[in-house]
Amino acid sequence: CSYRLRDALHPLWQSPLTIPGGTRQSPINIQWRDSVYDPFLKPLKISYDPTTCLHIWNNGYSFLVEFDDSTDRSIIVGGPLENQYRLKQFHFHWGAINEWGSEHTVDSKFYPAELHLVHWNAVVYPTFEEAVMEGNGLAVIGVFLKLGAHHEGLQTLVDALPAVKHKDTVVEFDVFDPSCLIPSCPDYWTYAGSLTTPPLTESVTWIIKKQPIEVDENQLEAFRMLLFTSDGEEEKRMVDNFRPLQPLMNRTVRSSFQ
Ligand SMILES: NS(=O)(=O)c1ccc(O)c(NC(=O)NCCc2ccccn2)c1
Ligand SMILES: [Zn+2]
Repeated sequence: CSYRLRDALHPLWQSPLTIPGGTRQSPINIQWRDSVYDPFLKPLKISYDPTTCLHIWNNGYSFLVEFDDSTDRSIIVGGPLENQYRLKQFHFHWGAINEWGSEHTVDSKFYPAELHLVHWNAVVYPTFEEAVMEGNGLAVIGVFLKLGAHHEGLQTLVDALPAVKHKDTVVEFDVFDPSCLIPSCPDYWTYAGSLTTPPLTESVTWIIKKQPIEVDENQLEAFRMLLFTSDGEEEKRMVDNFRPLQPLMNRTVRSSFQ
């Protein structure tokens, strides 16, 4: 008898976990010894204008800090990128406990959380929505969070989280410079990948910083107090909002360092 293998549905997104024909899906495990040093990779240049910060939004999957991306005031350029890319938002993925939570792994090690700073190619594409559909449309900087010292810069964000406890709540959040969340060490890995949530489009140049930032237990716990659910619904804690690892397939991870 013939039967159709149902694509495994992701518990969080009730959508197929795999993209049929996907060849560059994210996240992946970064095997340090298999990454290839590329001497032609430039340093990544980051210039953010803190006044482009708009608000924090709980979208029911993570909390997003969104920026005014109508001009080139907050951009990144260099690194593996051909063009400059505009900052649109940043968000995090984290676990219920400190043993896991990041989307990417390094030598199969999970971090308790991972920051994604999302940028789009406004030089080539008129809107973010169009850039999301194109191979060179997005550039996402990934930063690992590890348990350690209190992070001063993150605390201003943590203090605002109770205001966006429920799905579809927004709170004003002006004047924040996300470069305080990016480690000073310039070293990164880069590879061609995808969004890690629907629509899972293969449009992301990933730039994963080698050095994690340190945050303390209270700050991670503050993430875990958020809810997937709207006010009035049965409460579901927002935790484990990371996608499973995807096959590397025919890709090489390049490093900016030896
Ligand atoms: N996690 S990620 O790859 O950095 C990334 C970056 C920019 C994005 O717009 C997305 N995805 C996204 O916004 N999806 C629409 C909202 C959503 C999020 C999760 C599940 C279903 N729909 C993911
Ligand atoms: Zn993400």
